[in-house]
Amino acid sequence: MEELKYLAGFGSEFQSEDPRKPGALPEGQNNPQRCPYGLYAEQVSGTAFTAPRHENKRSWLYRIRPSVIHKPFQKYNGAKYLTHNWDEQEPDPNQSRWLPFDIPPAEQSVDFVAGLHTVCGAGDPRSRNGIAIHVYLCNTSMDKSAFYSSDGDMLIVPQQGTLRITTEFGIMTLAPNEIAVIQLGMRFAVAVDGPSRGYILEVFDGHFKLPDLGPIGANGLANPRDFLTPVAHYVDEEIPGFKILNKYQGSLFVAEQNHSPFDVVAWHGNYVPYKYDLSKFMVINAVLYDHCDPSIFTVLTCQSTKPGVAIADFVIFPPRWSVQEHTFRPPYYHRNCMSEFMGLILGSYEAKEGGFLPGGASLHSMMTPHGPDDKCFDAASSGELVPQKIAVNTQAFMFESSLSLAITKWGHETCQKLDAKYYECWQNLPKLFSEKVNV
Ligand SMILES: O=C(O)Cc1cc(O)ccc1O
Ligand SMILES: [Fe+2]
Repeated sequence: MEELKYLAGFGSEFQSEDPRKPGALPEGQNNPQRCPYGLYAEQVSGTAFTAPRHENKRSWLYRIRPSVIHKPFQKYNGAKYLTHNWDEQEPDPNQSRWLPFDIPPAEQSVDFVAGLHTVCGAGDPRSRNGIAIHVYLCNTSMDKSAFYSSDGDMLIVPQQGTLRITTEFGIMTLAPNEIAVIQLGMRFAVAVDGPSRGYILEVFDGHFKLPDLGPIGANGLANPRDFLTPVAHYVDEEIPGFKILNKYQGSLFVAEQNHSPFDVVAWHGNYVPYKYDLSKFMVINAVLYDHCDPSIFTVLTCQSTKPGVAIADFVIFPPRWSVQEHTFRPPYYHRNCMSEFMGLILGSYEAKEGGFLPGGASLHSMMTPHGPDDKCFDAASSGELVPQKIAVNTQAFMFESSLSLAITKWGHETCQKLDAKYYECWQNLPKLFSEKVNV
């Protein structure tokens, strides 16, 4: 596979020309009467035209045909388990844990879009407030089709299989332990290298940002220069029956056209797809005592209009040193006014060494109690507190949302992965109340 090039930076103003067509970007203006090479100019707006300058996002694409050349959209039934119907099931406040979701067997070809399964969510893209959490389970590359969401930005977390994502802005590869964000409206097609599984957080409200760093200072957590955006790469092909698949208000639609939508020769702007390698995260943590809240591990956040409250945060639990003295080091027992959906990319998670497996998931809903299982509690309450590297090869993550999430019928029943015995991992925690103050 060829070495792909990327532009580095988060939220930057970029410009990119396919090297086969030097001079394709107009100079000094966005829409000349005739663009270089006679191309069409097309703007993609990611914020209201009038959004404040520091939030304003848009890109200009210089392309062989404008996107509007397509037949009418029609309903498409190609992704049976993609839904925004949060009323399929009775609400369920229980701690939920899923065993690894099954990837379809080789005899059954399933591509990225057909393999989208919604696990849980809340809200409605019509009022631009909410999230949907999907998993993708597929084994076949998309062929003569491209997908885009009119509902939200998609943060893609591969767990198995490397994806090659062709976008209007160029091509990027995405391996497990990397994440990508494809924002509202951006068209993309996914090729796979074998059985593939991963998680998707779709946010309806707005875009992801890097969290503020406060007293941490100007550097740390995910550093802006480690975010990578693809470079312009055009395909000039007539492709009869090419399908544009659109997720719109929770339903899928298809429109046919007779050419590749990846015909952008040059582009500029700050509304772009990007990827990030989670191993680059600069971990900040307590170095003397106590367990910090997991917000210290926030990679990206999609903020609500309430100060400091996220529609959804993307948080990771990366390999790191644990050094705190006289401290119960694993996560504390807690109840949270947020919903915590967790997945595991590789290795194991410190609070639950067993049962929570790569490719599986858990959901601890609004105010539902949770915390370390009995084995973890036992070991961490008595172990010697020497500096300890928390698993070299591990990566758990959390989608933490201020919304109260509903599980879909697929998540509850159809997937058959819900672990009915999950609650048992806390049942053997003993009563603790000693006669002595100092135990
Ligand atoms: O529940 C979890 O495992 C996630 C989590 C981790 C942590 O270190 C502190 C709080 C929290 O919710
Ligand atoms: Fe938690």
